[in-house]
Amino acid sequence: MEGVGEEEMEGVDHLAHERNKSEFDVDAMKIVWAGSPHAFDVSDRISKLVASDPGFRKDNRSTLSRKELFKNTLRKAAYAWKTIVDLRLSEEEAAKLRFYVDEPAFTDLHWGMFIPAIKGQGTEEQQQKWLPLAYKMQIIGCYAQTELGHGSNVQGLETTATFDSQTDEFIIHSPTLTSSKWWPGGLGKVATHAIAYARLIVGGREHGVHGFIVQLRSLEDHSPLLGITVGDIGMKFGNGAYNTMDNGVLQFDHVRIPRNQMLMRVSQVTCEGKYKQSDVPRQLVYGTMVYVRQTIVADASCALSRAVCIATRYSAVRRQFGSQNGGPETQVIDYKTQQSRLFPLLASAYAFRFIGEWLKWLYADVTQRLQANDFSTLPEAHACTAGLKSLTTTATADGIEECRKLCGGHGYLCSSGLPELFAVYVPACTYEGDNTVLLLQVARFLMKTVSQLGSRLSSKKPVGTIAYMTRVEHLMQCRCGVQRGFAELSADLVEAAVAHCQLIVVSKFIEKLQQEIPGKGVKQQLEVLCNIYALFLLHKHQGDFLSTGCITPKHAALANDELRSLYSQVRPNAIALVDAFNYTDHYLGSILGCYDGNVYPKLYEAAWKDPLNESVVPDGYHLYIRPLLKQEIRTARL
Ligand SMILES: CCCCCCCC/C=C\CCCCCCCCCCCCCCCC(=O)SCCNC(=O)CCNC(=O)[C@H](O)C(C)(C)COP(=O)(O)OP(=O)(O)OC[C@H]1O[C@@H](n2cnc3c(N)ncnc32)[C@H](O)[C@@H]1OP(=O)(O)O
Ligand SMILES: Cc1cc2nc3c(=O)[nH]c(=O)nc-3n(C[C@H](O)[C@H](O)[C@H](O)COP(=O)(O)OP(=O)(O)OC[C@H]3O[C@@H](n4cnc5c(N)ncnc54)[C@H](O)[C@@H]3O)c2cc1C
Repeated sequence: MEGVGEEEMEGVDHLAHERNKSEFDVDAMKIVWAGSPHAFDVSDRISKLVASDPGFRKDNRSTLSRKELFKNTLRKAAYAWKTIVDLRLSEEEAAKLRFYVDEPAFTDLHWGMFIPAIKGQGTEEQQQKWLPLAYKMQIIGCYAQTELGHGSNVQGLETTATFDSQTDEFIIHSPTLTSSKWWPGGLGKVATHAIAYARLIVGGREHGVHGFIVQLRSLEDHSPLLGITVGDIGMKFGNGAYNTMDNGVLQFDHVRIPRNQMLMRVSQVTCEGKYKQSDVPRQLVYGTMVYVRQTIVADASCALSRAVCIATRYSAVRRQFGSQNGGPETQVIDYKTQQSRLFPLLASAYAFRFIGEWLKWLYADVTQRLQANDFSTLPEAHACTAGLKSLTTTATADGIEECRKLCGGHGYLCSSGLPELFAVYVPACTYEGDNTVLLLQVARFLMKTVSQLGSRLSSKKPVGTIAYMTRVEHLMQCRCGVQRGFAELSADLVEAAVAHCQLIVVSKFIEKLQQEIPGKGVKQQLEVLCNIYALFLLHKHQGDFLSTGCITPKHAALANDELRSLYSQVRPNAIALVDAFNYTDHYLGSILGCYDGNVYPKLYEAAWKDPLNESVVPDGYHLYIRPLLKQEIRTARL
């Protein structure tokens, strides 16, 4: 490395003056962010453990070939598992370890979908048989629902599971090219088993889509079993990024499985070939998706806060224009335009944190009710998880890209951490339900509620997140006709669904502030952020608010003034508010976002480490550059 003094590299906190400005107790805010003192302790401990272990190094991902990258992920997963077993980590600690290792892998689908699907849709007997194997990772599972021809329309899946009463087996078959399973994570190269979704056919009659446990690969030599064709679907968006995952393709050629490998909590097939439905609603077959959507909402605040942390720290380091009498230029964080782009994202990170907490509570509540055969809150839980998954992932993906732009040119470098973060994050807008398709589900739920308002046939009053509907008088006039015109109005209904979800986010943020929040100045900072979140929405959608007469132009102008004043209140606390996320430099994976703000020497040093700089004269000089310079290009063999 050339030209950088040692003293510039080590030990100086370039953001110390920013940290000294803060007006609140950062340690107390760290606990609010983590959720509790216990959660903070676990998160802090495990993040340091991962950061200090060279086995979890991740700074070379963007330069590895796909094969090297994938093998490295296999190594890390095995190493993570060994760490979990050797240190006897609890489930909570293991989940944190996965989080800080920060690399999508087949293990996500095994723990995040395969196991939950067996738990949610399997009978007691099935759980007893399969879960111990899965918990010890003696089998590795994936979730094989999506096909080449259908993902969103689950009822349109084509794979068949035909019951053969002679042998007491199901025959799983892919009748067409479009019925090939396509996308499941972990399927391509690793999973030994899948929960495969297929149309159930018993005695020539179809009974819709059900889940089946199907073994794919030998537990001895990993070769595909008879009738199974399986492989990886190929490179995905971005270098590194989600390419650590083996998303797969799978075809079944009349694969036979025992009858007891159909997940039978919701409905059963007897050995005589009788199809029986339990009392539980058929939608429970979709239960795993509700669970995962809830975890995706919790994860959105992590991804957004990470990007915001990078952009905020760098905005305090970066200076452009405004030098007076040869003094330093202005920190870009002091520009009102920078603040008006950055601080609403900071507020969103906190808002999503609290909505994630609330959704976790809602999910636990609905799970408890389901166990007691109370299915009354299932539609609301579906609407909330679907809608909030859509809202938070869209805002987070857009927010990460905005943070990249907030970092100017350097944000485009892989060493900023932002390109990879974006590439890993953006499929969250598609997987586990395309965001528009999910909003249409919320719209359907809202319209159903509207159509029941005031109906003499329905004694049900809207409660929970839709309780406000009884107070919105003009909804009563919309009652008729909306159901009839749903498809025609769907673009507007999707906007209504987003507004409904935003209302939930804002109200839950306000509810959070009604709780006791210890720590000097902590509550005040959260109040500022909550107001920014709400007023920014009002500002962004002021056309809708004005045209519906909800606010006057004077209100709109006041909101704008207030926003400017709130940005000024955040400014001295901005660095401390992102410090409260308590992210290690390892986890952030960003030179621009490093804790000490010592950005330039680190950028300079990293550039020299790029593989392209291993030689001064590049490979290919003699073949392609020299002939060009010497005007020999016409005779050269290219
Ligand atoms: C290297 C490091 C290693 C470290 C290792 C460490 C070791 C690890 C240790 C511990 C780690 C722990 C890690 C855990 C990590 C977890 C992370 C998890 C990450 C997962 C990543 C995600 C990957 C993505 C996976 C997928 O994408 S799976 C496929 C998802 N597919 C979809 O979402 C499809 C979307 N479509 C649908 O959901 C539906 O089909 C539809 C669109 C809703 C259906 O519409 P349609 O109108 O056709 O509906 P019908 O079928 O007719 O149903 C109608 C009625 O049902 C209601 N409904 C619909 N859905 C639901 C539902 N889900 N719940 C309840 N009700 C539902 C609907 O509203 C209708 O009701 P009605 O009253 O109007 O009739
Ligand atoms: C990285 C990644 C990982 C994945 N992992 C898994 C996995 O582990 N297991 C698994 O089973 N699947 C997995 N999937 C598949 C994923 O769940 C689907 O891709 C997703 O549900 C979207 O479905 P689709 O691809 O069919 O999109 P489509 O439905 O084809 O969407 C295409 C477009 O059509 C629009 N559209 C569709 N239907 C409607 C409608 N009714 N009204 C209006 N617009 C509509 C959508 O909004 C979108 O703009 C994964 C996908 C990705 C990208």
